[in-house]
Amino acid sequence: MSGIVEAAKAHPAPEGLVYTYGTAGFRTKAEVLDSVLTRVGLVAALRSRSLKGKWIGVMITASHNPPEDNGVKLVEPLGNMLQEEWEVISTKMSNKATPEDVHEYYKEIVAQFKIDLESPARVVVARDTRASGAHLLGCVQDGLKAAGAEVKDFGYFTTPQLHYVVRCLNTQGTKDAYGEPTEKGYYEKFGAAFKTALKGKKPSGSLTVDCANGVGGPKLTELIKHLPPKEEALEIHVINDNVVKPEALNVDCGADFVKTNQRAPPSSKAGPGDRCCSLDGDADRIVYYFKDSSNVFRLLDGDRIATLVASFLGDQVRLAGLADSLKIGVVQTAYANGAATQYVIEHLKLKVDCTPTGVKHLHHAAEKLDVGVYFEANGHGTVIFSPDTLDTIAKHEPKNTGQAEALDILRACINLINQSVGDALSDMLLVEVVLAHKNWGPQEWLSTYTDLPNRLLKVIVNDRKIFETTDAERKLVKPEGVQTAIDKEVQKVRQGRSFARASGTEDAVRVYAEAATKAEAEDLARKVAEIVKAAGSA
Ligand SMILES: CC(=O)N[C@H]1[C@@H](OP(=O)(O)O)O[C@H](CO)[C@@H](O)[C@@H]1O
Ligand SMILES: [Mg+2]
Repeated sequence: MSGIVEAAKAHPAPEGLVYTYGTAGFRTKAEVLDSVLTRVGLVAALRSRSLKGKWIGVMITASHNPPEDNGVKLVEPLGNMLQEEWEVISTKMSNKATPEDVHEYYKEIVAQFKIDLESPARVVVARDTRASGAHLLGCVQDGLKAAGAEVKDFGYFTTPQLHYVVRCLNTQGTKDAYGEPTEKGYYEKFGAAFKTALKGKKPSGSLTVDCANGVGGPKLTELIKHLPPKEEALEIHVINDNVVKPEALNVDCGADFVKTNQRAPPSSKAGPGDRCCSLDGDADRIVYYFKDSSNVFRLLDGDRIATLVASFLGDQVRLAGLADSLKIGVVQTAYANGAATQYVIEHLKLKVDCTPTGVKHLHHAAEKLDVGVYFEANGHGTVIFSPDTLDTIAKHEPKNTGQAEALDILRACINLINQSVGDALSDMLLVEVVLAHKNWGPQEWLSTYTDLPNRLLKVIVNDRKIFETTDAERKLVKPEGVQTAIDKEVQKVRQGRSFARASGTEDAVRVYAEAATKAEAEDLARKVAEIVKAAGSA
């Protein structure tokens, strides 16, 4: 075990920095991450041993952050996000001051979980295309080697590809086998499911995909080789796929740029009515958009994907004769547009749950449903089917050809949807399947409901931790009196809704407001931001 002291010595922690395993792992400037990566290697090995040698994933990425940042997240055996207890352990380990402290804490974890150090530790690693990735991979490897872990390095991967192979490795040879644990296996599985789910239908027009100059570019190019030829199915134009210039990552492109700025990347040449989508830097998030006939930019975000998919799956479940046995639900966060929530409840007649921000919360809520469709407004999300639902769909005997067809489509959709985690490439194929079946272009999709005008603001305060929330982050319990002041402002505008919460990834309080008109939404957001600012500087 002295190797552990040596590894920690080789990558000392910078003085005065405090690291936190946040909503999406550790994420900050790449130059201060060496020590964190080595320690994450140690923790990953222990997590695997605590689960009797199940494969654990380590993904080196900072998603939509600027090129000079990087980060790391751990993945559980079925491809889920790391358990909260281990997030706390990872945070503690990363903040140990000396190599000896690291070693001591390592032994503490071993004792706490009664870990057998002779048992195998198995870890899968992968990274996005950031320039700092290779060096940081070396730091993780040093930690893994010191802990005696068996390592599979998949090189460049999208985040969802890593989740996929972790799940495949841990389910191989069981009744829950998820697929071949290789990159090729990923393309083959999703490519074949796409073809089956389309059932000969062809999406109208072409699709332009902005890959944020990240790892999604080369991976989409590979995936296309496994899709039916464009003459028969989907014609895809790949843009912003330059990974040779890592400094271009997420710059003026990508899902975050599009969602935040509410406009297409300047590099996009798409004309009115052309369907476009943007991935983020690690391809676990996607938004659609197009220019309407008046050349106005129109966003089709995560809420739109959720409503589109929920409506389609609802139809197929009904057509297959399964409406009485399966209930579909939609999981959103407070950032979902009020019009989307209303559409799901009143038009689709489906149940809506609201959870705190962060994919893990949505995923957990969706796991409680037969079919759980979950998306954050910014485009993170997927659909999950419970084990009982999978069983019901597998065993169902169709009574006529209509039922048989719907059942085929449902089964293909189950294979097309990456159930381990939200996956931009898999979500994209799913959206294309739904649009093809509905024979819809982006305008028809947009016409399902009208978004309430809204505004998202960031407020910098002295200490954002004083802002404590309840009711899935929709109400502040502290500082006292702030919620009452917000409520007062909300009542002054038509269809008003507003909330404030501390961000889990940035040092700021986010304020969201929506109302019947753009002016009212903007005004409400500004007023609530003032209330927050005043309370935060007291
Ligand atoms: C309003 C918003 O978009 N918040 C984002 C952002 O979380 P915050 O806790 O709001 O900083 O980053 C998370 C991780 O990527 C993502 O899950 C979430 O949706
Ligand atoms: Mg991402």
